Amino acid sequence: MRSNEDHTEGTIGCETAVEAINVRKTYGSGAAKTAAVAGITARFAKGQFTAIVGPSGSGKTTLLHLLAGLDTPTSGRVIIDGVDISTLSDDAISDLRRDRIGFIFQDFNLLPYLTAEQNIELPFTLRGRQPDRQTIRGIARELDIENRLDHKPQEMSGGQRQRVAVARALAGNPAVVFADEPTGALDVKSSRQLLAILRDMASRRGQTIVMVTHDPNAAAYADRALVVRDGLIAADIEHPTAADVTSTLEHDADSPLPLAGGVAAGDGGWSNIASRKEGTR
Ligand SMILES: Nc1ncnc2c1ncn2[C@@H]1O[C@H](COP(=O)(O)OP(=O)(O)OP(=O)(O)O)[C@@H](O)[C@H]1O
Repeated sequence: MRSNEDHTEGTIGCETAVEAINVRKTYGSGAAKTAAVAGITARFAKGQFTAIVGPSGSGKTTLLHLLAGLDTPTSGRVIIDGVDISTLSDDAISDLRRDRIGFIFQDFNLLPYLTAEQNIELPFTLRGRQPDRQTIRGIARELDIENRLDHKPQEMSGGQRQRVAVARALAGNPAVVFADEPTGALDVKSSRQLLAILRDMASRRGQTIVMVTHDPNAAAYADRALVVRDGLIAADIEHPTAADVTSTLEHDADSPLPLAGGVAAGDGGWSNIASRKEGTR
């Protein structure tokens, strides 16, 4: 295992979309101090679909927010698309988020007074740019919402709304899409459809995706599952199956989990991922 510094120098500008280097986020002080993220080092390769899984309160959402520049770490560094965001002003981070990152949230976050098409165009509108209508129509066709583009969100099903949110996230050609429990408000069929779309976006378009989920079945659509426990990466599973993730989550919380590549949990979590096993999704 290389040092954090070596590792960082070796990956900036290469095939890394996002990187966290010994990132911590603590809340409160004294006895009430909580390390929501307790020192995580992880690299997210371009084109890879990663699921961040873990029990409630393990730090998944905090980690996602740190990786996406939505929150500032107490210490450590986050590098997005080659840019160390700790060196940026708040305005510059906002610009980076707007220009290089797509977001998908559990509750869709669509603007109710805009049509689906206007919602999808937002990344362009916010940049003061003309929307690329051809690209947007193409994405809408791929996501099977082309005939809903004139509809307002309340005139659409949950699954359709989330696909509009996916189209919006993709429209600006982001370096990375962050999804926070994107299937949380969907029924089983719509969830599967959405996850298959995300899978396809990574496989066919090379879209980097980082998704938080509590659901092992959802994690099985990803190329890699990072299992988070007590603010640390407890396991790093390549080609996860739902059974892999379930058994890892059910592992006695007091026992140290073996990390792929022989890296001990809690040492910063950088892992040379050794494939545990290829499995069914
Ligand atoms: N703003 C905050 N102030 C204080 N503590 C916080 C704050 N945000 C998160 N925490 C704490 O940090 C820890 C991690 O929270 P986080 O929301 O990241 O977990 P999670 O794994 O996403 O949980 P869930 O699956 O329930 O959403 C929890 O103990 C939580 O109570």
